[in-house]
Amino acid sequence: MINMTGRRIVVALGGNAILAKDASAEAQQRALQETARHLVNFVKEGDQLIITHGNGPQVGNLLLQQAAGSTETNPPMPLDTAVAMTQGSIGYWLQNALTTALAEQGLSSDVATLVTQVVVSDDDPAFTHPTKPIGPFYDLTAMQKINATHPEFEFVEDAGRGFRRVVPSPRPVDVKEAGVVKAMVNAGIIPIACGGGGVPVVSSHNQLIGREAVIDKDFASEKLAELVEADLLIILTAVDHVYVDFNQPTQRALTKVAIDELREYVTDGQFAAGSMLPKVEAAMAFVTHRPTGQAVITSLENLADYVQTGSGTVISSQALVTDYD
Ligand SMILES: Nc1ncnc2c1ncn2[C@@H]1O[C@H](COP(=O)(O)OP(=O)(O)O)[C@@H](O)[C@H]1O
Ligand SMILES: NC(=O)OP(=O)(O)O
Repeated sequence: MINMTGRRIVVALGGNAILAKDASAEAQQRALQETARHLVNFVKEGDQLIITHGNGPQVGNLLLQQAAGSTETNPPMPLDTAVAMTQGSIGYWLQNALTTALAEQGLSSDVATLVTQVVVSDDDPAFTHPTKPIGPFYDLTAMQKINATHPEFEFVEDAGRGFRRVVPSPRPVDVKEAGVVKAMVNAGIIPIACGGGGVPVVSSHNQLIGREAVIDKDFASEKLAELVEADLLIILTAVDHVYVDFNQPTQRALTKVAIDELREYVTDGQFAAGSMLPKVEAAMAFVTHRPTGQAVITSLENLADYVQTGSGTVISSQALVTDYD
């Protein structure tokens, strides 16, 4: 059993922790209820939890709903506002789910969702090169039909699963509410923050101005973890480990890995851009800024094993032990 008692942990929830196939509110609430039951184990151990989450499918779906129902007097909301709306909806579900899961274990803690603004730079090249997939997958015909009506939309083919709209995804520079998150944790509250990577804003003349983009939640979570001086950044996704030679006969799981070794795999093109690469980069950035900390990439299903045995991909600033499954 790993002793994690009293550690400050940022847990970033990936897509499958919220939405599998069914995008109804009920199905997402059910998925989050299951997720919350896993997360509560950390509270049981006495750890301080800060939860972040993605919003790619949800914010894309919301934009579609907005477009479908819009009129001259009821215009669609811009993307930054849509991100804030998904922070509210997912935060509401998760906050309730956690409260229930805590009660099931005889625990009680306040849980609160914080609308979080993440500062980005207007000079970020991402604004002219959209890469962040949002919303549903389309086949070629459906994608071409949408593109005929919306020539301004850009699409990419996403890992053999179809086409998805892409939007700019600038790197986080600062988390405006990091101090509030820290104060909440210090007061024993579980904050849900940086939802959907945070609302992208730029700072100008004492004002924060929204930008139409979706920040990668792994990078935003890393920035937050750094700013709140977390001990651990846990990135939950669909796979229990990061793999070298992923999906090939020579595939092997990385268990304990130092950043120098991981950097070589990045150079070698081992991690897919837009899926595993941002997670690996976020993990490397975290342990670079917090050399005494660790980053973990694993699945929700493997979380209990991680707590018991350290199973999962554990990234450290230095080679402690390096081995493969
Ligand atoms: N080298 C790799 N090791 C493990 N998974 C990989 C690798 N390269 C790509 N992947 C894929 O990346 C996915 C995680 O990215 P993604 O689905 O975008 O994350 P999220 O859970 O945040 O929505 C994994 O489920 C896996 O299919
Ligand atoms: N904002 C974000 O990174 O969302 P996903 O993790 O759902 O793609």
